[in-house]
Amino acid sequence: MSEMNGRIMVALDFPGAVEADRCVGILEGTGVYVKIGMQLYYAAGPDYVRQLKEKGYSIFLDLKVHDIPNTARGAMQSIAGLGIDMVNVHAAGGRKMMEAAREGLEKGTPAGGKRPLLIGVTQLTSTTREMMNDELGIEGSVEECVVRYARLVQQAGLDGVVASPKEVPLIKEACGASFLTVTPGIRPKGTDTGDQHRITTPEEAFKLGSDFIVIGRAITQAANPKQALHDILEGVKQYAN
Ligand SMILES: O=C(O)c1cc(=O)[nH]c(=O)n1[C@@H]1O[C@H](COP(=O)(O)O)[C@@H](O)[C@H]1O
Repeated sequence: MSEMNGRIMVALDFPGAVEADRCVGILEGTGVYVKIGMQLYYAAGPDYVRQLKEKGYSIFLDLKVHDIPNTARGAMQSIAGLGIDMVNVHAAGGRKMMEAAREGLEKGTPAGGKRPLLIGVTQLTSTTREMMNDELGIEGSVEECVVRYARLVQQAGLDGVVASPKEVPLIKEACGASFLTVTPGIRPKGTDTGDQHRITTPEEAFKLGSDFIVIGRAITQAANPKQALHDILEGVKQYAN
């Protein structure tokens, strides 16, 4: 098994545990990370997270916390008790919120345990410059905003960011090589773009320096998910360190 398997995060965006389990069965033994997002978590809850942990999976709990500092701190304290490996907050919540989230995560981590990685979401990969400028009133390019947020995330003491692979070189230049980049918006050649905008192929993402890539529908909705994962792994194995 290549080191690359552990750098692929499969997004389990399913309506419940039964549907998710069908996919998890296919992933067994591959060594990939799994991502539990809002759809599955709100349906199947913390019990399902614990079940996957018991099966040995590394878990990215993608709940994109964004609230006042006190609430973010409390949320992270609860999340730390689930024993997950990575969790995220929205960088737009600001420095104080991110610092509080990190404190909550540290406080909730059982004695002797390892604090989960804490990652800040910059601009969602479904966001375009037009949306940012005209709807959200944020001026400048998406790249400028992503780098600004990445610096803020780093100043708050977090471990890395979620962004498009396209922005990874700029993030690494601003924050250093060891600052983690987790990149969704992955579309293997010939797959539907759907609601994503700032996309690359899996190969391009690793070539640009992504530490982890997040892939959902290109695997989970494929006619043959096992084959889709296999093809992606074959394509990226050249990027193993
Ligand atoms: O934080 C995330 O994981 C995330 C951030 C972002 O900017 N864009 C993004 O697509 N995601 C998640 O990554 C996954 C992408 O799924 P697909 O578009 O199906 O590959 C979904 O579960 C999204 O919730």
